[in-house]
Amino acid sequence: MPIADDVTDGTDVLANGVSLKAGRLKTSPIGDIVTDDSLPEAEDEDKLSIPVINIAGFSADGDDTSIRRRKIVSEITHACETWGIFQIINHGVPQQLVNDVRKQAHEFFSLPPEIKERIRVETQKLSESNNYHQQGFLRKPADPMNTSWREDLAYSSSWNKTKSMIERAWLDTSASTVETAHEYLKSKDDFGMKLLEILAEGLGLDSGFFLQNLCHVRTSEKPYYWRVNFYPPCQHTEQTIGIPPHTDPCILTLLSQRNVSGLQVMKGDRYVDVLPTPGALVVNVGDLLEAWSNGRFQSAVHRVVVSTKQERVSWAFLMFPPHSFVVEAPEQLIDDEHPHLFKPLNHVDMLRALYEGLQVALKSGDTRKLLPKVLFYELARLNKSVEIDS
Ligand SMILES: O=C(O)CCC(=O)C(=O)O
Ligand SMILES: [Fe+2]
Repeated sequence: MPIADDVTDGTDVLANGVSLKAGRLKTSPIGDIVTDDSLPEAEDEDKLSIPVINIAGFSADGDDTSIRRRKIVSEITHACETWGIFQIINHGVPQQLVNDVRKQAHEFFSLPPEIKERIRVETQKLSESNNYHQQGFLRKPADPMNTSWREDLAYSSSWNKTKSMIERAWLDTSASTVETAHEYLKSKDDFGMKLLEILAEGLGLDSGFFLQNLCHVRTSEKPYYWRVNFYPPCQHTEQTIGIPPHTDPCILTLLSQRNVSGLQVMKGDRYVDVLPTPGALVVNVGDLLEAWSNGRFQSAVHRVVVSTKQERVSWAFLMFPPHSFVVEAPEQLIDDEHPHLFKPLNHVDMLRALYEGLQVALKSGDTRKLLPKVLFYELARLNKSVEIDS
């Protein structure tokens, strides 16, 4: 279905009860950022800035006692506990690679609609999740979950399967393009591994805790999900949203965004912009890491708003555990004050249950279950009486 201005009737509030006007976009220090003055200003700018953490000089085999290393571990741990989202600079993913992939994404989304339509049909025939989607829809009361103004190119699973999907989807691209995409994925993977080491250390676990548990099977199985999101400008921003509020159902998401804002994270009862910072990667704690850390780290509720003026592109790299791996909080994180919060989770079963739960909620009109985290907590949390913060 083409992206079109096929305005439909609807109210100002999305299916999940969140009004688009609750958030705002503001100017970034790097300029060239979409602004929307009709949205309310934040009350306390200082307190409501997403942490930007510089990890220059962090080395995996560095001296554990170095002040610099401890500072980085403590900043990242604090950000995961309080925000569930933060930006990292000097992460080691080469800027040239980011620029190359950005250029390729732009070229892909600029292809004529009939070519993209062919790619959509071909990739969706091959796979339900590894494909090119178009979700350029304004709100339709009969199908509220379909409110999303976005195209995306998504791949998951093993490197080989991913590679063939990239090749099939990017029919008109050269072999070097595919190589660049792979180098980029590999580079983000390396950074993700480094981050997992920092996170384990921050929780007081052996620094290899997450890596050991993920790596022993990782050589044959790489269950990643890579999504390149494209948000065309939209003249009816009050009637749609780039991505509705959600949490990512993974361990970590590593995201690059161009210098157009739009990503917002929920903090308390309001949304705060994740302003594009030159060279930074955005890191999101996913639901599985929240469960694995026994609730110490919080998965971030986030959404994307669209602009009337500028297109936006982002690249989300979602890290999952191997299919057969069961995520369970380690005993070091459980005591009388911190009781076991989540059931053991196999992420494939969890995703299936979430999806099925969503379908049931949609059919029954139970909109509370469409709120981010509500279904996840219902499925996975042992102590259901805990307040859901979204
Ligand atoms: O476009 C963005 O900044 C965020 C994308 C996102 O939340 C996702 O792909 O899960
Ligand atoms: Fe997300």
